[in-house]
Amino acid sequence: MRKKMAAVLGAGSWGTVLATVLVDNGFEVIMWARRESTVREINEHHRNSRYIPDVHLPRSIRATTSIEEAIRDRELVLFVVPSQSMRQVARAAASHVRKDALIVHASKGFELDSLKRMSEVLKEELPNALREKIAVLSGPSHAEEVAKKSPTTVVVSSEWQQTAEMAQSYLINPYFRVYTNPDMVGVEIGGSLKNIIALGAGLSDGLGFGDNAKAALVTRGLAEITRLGMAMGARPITFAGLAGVGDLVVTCTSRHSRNWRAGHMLSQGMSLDEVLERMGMVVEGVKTTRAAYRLARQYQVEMPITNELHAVLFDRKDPRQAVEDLMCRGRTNEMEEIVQGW
Ligand SMILES: NC(=O)C1=CN([C@@H]2O[C@H](COP(=O)(O)OP(=O)(O)OC[C@H]3O[C@@H](n4cnc5c(N)ncnc54)[C@H](O)[C@@H]3O)[C@@H](O)[C@H]2O)C=CC1
Ligand SMILES: O=C(CO)COP(=O)(O)O
Repeated sequence: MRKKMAAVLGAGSWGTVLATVLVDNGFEVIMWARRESTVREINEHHRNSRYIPDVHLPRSIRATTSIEEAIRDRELVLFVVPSQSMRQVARAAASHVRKDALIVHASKGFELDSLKRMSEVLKEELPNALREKIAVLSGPSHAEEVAKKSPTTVVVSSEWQQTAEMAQSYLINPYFRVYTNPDMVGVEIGGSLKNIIALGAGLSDGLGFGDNAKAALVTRGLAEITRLGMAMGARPITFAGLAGVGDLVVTCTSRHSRNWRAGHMLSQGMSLDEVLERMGMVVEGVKTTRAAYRLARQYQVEMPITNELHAVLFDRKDPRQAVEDLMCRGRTNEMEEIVQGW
């Protein structure tokens, strides 16, 4: 029987590890990478040492710099590029993609110029015939742990239940448990906004604040994520799930999180440019902080943690002052604040 064929666009840590999941699930996988050196390393040495150093890739994974070669005739196409590159990559893919392909993106962020979610960007750029075939994959899933086949749970969502179920059936396996959720807006928003809070958690840990502070950030972060999410049309219950609290917990506590690590470096006095240079990988929370700051104004929603982090990142506000300002906000009622507009 012919193997199912998948393309993974984006050869960073997440795209590379998702390619290994698909191989485990019986797919023939081809990856698309921008850099010739990455393609060569994957094809000749079965490694992607810059992004996921300790992982040996299955020999069957091939890579190419030609997007056309990568996606031609593929029944599944995964988009796993940084959010700010999604439109450019989708545009390049549009004329080559099979008209009945299943499209899954696994990126966590908004397009900064338009403030659009990734599925909205894909819908605009890909052929109309694919509108019902777009899904998002999100949830608590650091590439490094999935690569070791550590038990991981994630969520797929689409406006079309059949599409979500098809994505679930392609991706699920005994170490990668995939749930569906019909709330695509909530799943995309939860996965994106948690990165802001993770930056804050890294800062908080780096400043020597303790577990109480982190619990506060996670819980009150969830409150403001829920507020903005609801204003944008998400269902609040989604934020109690994998794409909400699940991803917040993992990103705010894991040493694998680039967002947490970036926040931690900032707390040591490095400038934002230095931090990003040192990371050498995408830190989505930085642009997402800008996007959420604008969205909060557009939807007239209060987001105190996002506001303070915005000031720390872009106006060089002293993080200790930011924490003091958060702690000394006007008195309020926890539940009333969360359910504002519920
Ligand atoms: N790494 C992880 O554990 C997880 C990452 N994600 C999300 O997946 C997305 C990708 O992240 P990672 O793979 O971790 O990033 P990464 O920083 O490891 O790699 C990014 C990849 O995108 C490529 N790239 C950058 N600009 C590009 C462009 N204009 N066109 C084409 N390719 C471009 C880079 O060359 C690199 O191969 C992000 O939105 C991230 O939030 C989601 C869940 C887990
Ligand atoms: O989204 C992630 C885990 O679910 C990855 O988070 P970082 O980008 O902070 O590493």
